[in-house]
Amino acid sequence: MTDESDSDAVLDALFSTIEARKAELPDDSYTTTLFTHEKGENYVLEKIGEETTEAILAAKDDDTEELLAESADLVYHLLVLLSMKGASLDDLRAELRDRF
Ligand SMILES: N=c1c2ncn([C@@H]3O[C@H](COP(=O)(O)OP(=O)(O)OP(=O)(O)O)[C@@H](O)[C@H]3O)c2ncn1[C@@H]1O[C@H](COP(=O)(O)O)[C@@H](O)[C@H]1O
Repeated sequence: MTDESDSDAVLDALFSTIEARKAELPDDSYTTTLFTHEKGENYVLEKIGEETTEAILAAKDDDTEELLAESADLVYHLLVLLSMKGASLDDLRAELRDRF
C-alpha cells in the first residue's frame, strides 16, 4: 500500500499525461483515440458505461483483483471526460473536499 501523497501523485501524473495527450494528440496514444473519435464525447461516455458494468460484474463475482482493474479503467476514462469538459483534477478534489 502507498501513502496518501503517493496516491495523489499518481492521479496528478495521470491527469497531466491526459492533458498533454489532448494538447499534442500523438498518433500512438489510446488517449488520442478518445479525444479524436468520430462519435465525439459519446465514445468516452460509452466506455464509462462499459467499465462501470465490468466493475459491477467483478464485484458481484467477489473478484477483488478484477474489481480493482476495472475501477482503474473507470477512473482513467472519467478523468479523460473531465479533461474533455475543461474540468481539472483540482476541481474534483474541491468538490470532494466541500462534502467533508
Ligand atoms: N490509465 C490508462 C488506461 N486505463 C485503461 N486504458 C485503456 O482503456 C482501454 C479499456 O478498454 P476495454 O477494457 O474495453 O479493452 P479493449 O477491448 O482493449 O478496448 P476497446 O478495443 O474496446 O477500445 C484499453 O485499451 C486500455 O489500454 C488506459 N489507457 C491509458 N492509461 C494511461 O494513460 C497514459 C497515456 O496513455 P496513451 O494515451 O496510450 O499514451 C498511460 O501511460 C496510462 O498511464
